[in-house]
Amino acid sequence: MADHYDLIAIGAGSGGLSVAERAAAHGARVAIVEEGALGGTCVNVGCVPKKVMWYAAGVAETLHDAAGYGFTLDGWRFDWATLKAAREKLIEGITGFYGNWMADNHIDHLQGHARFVDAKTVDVGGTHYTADHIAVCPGGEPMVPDVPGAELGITSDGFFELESLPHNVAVVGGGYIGVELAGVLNALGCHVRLILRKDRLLPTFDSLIREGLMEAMADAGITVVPQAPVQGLAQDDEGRLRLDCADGMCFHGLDKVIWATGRRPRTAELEPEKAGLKPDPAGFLRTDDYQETGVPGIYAVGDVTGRPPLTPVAIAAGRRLGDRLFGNQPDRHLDYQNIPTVVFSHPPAGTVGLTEGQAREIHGDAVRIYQTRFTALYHSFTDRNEKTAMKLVCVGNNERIVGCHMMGMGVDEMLQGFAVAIRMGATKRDFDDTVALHPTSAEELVTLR
Ligand SMILES: Cc1cc2nc3c(=O)[nH]c(=O)nc-3n(C[C@H](O)[C@H](O)[C@H](O)COP(=O)(O)OP(=O)(O)OC[C@H]3O[C@@H](n4cnc5c(N)ncnc54)[C@H](O)[C@@H]3O)c2cc1C
Ligand SMILES: NC(=O)c1ccc[n+]([C@@H]2O[C@H](COP(=O)([O-])OP(=O)(O)OC[C@H]3O[C@@H](n4cnc5c(N)ncnc54)[C@H](O)[C@@H]3O)[C@@H](O)[C@H]2O)c1
Repeated sequence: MADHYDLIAIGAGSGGLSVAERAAAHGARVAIVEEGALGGTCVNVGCVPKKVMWYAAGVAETLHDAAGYGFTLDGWRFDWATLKAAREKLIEGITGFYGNWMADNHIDHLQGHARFVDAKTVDVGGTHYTADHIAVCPGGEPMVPDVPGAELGITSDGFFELESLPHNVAVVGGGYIGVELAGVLNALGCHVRLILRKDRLLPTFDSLIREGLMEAMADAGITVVPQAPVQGLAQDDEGRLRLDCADGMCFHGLDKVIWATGRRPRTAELEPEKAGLKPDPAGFLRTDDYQETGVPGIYAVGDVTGRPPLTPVAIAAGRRLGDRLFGNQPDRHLDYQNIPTVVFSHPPAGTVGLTEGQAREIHGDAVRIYQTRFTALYHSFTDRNEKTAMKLVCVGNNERIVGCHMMGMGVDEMLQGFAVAIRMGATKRDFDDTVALHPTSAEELVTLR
């Protein structure tokens, strides 16, 4: 006789925990299957440890800048192992919290790997569990290029396992992870090459961020290598790596090569076909606006859906699904428009809404752009030539703001409030009518001419 639940969530990451939390709060009998650590990617090998490393890199930058503000430092040393231990303790605390929280909320933790038996039954380590509703939230895993020697490199998972700061690194891939890890390593004192397959990083972002960050990274000392498709990786007798790229380009003497070449959904080992699920060719479980997979009673949430792979997206979709299924809110679902996102680069970059290019494709000549580029006051006394840049993409006679893109110190914390305004339909006039905060960088957004 199988144990029966109202809801089984597969995966205790951002999506699975969120749908389970809401379902349990509405009184449902809930279990979560997790084969790894509670918290999933974000807590264990994603946002949380990455942000800790980003803060560490920021401390290094501040120490570097201190002289401009009149400080004389008697030299400083950075101990990677000390930070790693503190970071792991923080993560242990979070996963421990989740364990207690699940117990307190009567959510069963089924430890092990989930496989579908049929559309209502999941096998975990040989035991079968049934549920009226199954939320599939298995997230994703790093992909490495199919080139000889690829196994000699590491991924972001391996980055978090490093026992010491490497000296000479090639980061392959100019997406979020490549840009973020390259920035962290560079600020902490490592020599970094960022290897791009094509000519630009963050290809889906507005040109203000793409071009501005490329310049900022080069100014900060990162060697950005465009048009360098990777062909192979080899190791010499001393353990040093050689990365071969097209046209005979090659990089010797590397301690580490980090593959930051994208992630793939973890659907194959779920045996989805046994439940009648049909992942797309890339393995994603596509859903409708209500997270429905097309198989009655089976939903997909988070990175597995192919929607923006961001923690708050998985959380928001999971919570709304829990409310819809068990909270008597039949139309509750996530609106995937205007999702703000920040790249924790150096400096950070933030974006919400349409890029200028997307807006021009949709709205043609009705698009009006306001932008600025300046040196933040803070950098008047540093030797880092770091610029702040901001762009508003407006549409129509009333200049409704449909996109906001910025790069520079503090934009990571600045974007959230502007995202609320843009979601509410703010116009350029609303921004202009808002009294500025002075002296800040944010005030530039309400004083753009
Ligand atoms: C290096 C890095 C940095 C990131 N930084 C940010 C950031 O700053 N901001 C942001 O918003 N997003 C960030 N992300 C993305 C964010 O981590 C993901 O979007 C988010 O974790 C997705 O949540 P999820 O629930 O879909 O999947 P996950 O968090 O990946 O959780 C899925 C869980 O399912 C488990 N699982 C999978 N298959 C099975 C199975 N068959 N049986 C049992 N358990 C299974 C896995 O072990 C995992 O714990 C980052 C990602 C990475 C890799
Ligand atoms: N700050 C954040 O919110 C944050 C941080 C990290 C990750 N994430 C999420 O995780 C997702 C995955 O991040 P990611 O950086 O792995 O993926 P990504 O899709 O952002 O970037 C992968 C990059 O690798 C490039 N690439 C692919 N194959 C390559 C090859 N063989 N050689 C060279 N380049 C190659 C792609 O062109 C792409 O630019 C992101 O899309 C993002 O949503 C978010």
